This record gives sequence, structure tokens and C-alpha cells, in this order.
Amino acid sequence: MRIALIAHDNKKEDMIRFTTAYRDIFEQHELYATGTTGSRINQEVSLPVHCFNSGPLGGDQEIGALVSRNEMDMIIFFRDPLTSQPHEPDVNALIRLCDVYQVPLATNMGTAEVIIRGLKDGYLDWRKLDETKGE
Ligand SMILES: O=C(CO)COP(=O)(O)O
Repeated sequence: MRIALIAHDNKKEDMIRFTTAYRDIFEQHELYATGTTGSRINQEVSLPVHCFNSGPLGGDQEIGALVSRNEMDMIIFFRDPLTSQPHEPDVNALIRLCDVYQVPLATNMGTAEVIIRGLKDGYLDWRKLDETKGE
């Protein structure tokens, strides 16, 4: 499965903790991320991650492009709800596309726990059956 990992600055430590805790699951999948989030996961958790641009420079939109081609299976996006982001329209566009294409999206750690365990237990296998998916 292709998984995108994104975290706003105040949530990056949470993302490092989360990817460390579920490293055994993440290492079985193809990981993508916005620039700073991805390079931190790569360096601090030693997971291979394909890094796009940093979020404010278009990284959310690059991930959105994969969603629009149905080439992304899950997004874990630890948003900071208490800080305004200069690229809020990009963030909203990405979330909207997840809804358009029925892509599982966790925007906080509570939901992320559920979908990562669901991934492990096969609850996302329907993604593999989706024939509209580009491979
Ligand atoms: O701003 C972001 C997502 O909207 C995250 O981008 P970075 O991972 O480059 O910090």
C-alpha cells in the first residue's frame, strides 16, 4: 500500500513517535511524505520515504495529485488545529480529494491508531481490489 505521512510543525514529534511505534507495519509499505516530515522520519526512524516538497511549497498538492489518480491508499496527516497555516487552501484541497476518492485519512493520532491497526489486520484490502486504481 502507498501511505502518505504529513505533520505540521507542532505535530512532528508525534509523527516520529507514531512511526517509531508502528515501524514494523510501516516498513512493509511504500511511504511518501511532505519534505520536512519525510526527511525527519527517514533520519530519525530509518524508514525509506519518498519526500515531496515541503507543505508550504506545494507538498500537500503533490500528494493530492496522487490521490486524484487513485495512487495513494492512506493518508496520516497530523494537523495542528491551533496554528494557522499559510497554505491552508492546499491542506483543505488535499482533504477534499480524500473524500472524493474515498481514501482513508487520519487527521489525528487517535484515528491513525485505528487505521494503522486496520491496515495490519486487512481492513484496507479493499483498496487492492479497486480497479480504478493506477499502479
Ligand atoms: O505543512 C505541511 C503540511 O501541510 C507539512 O510540510 P513539511 O512536512 O514539509 O513540514
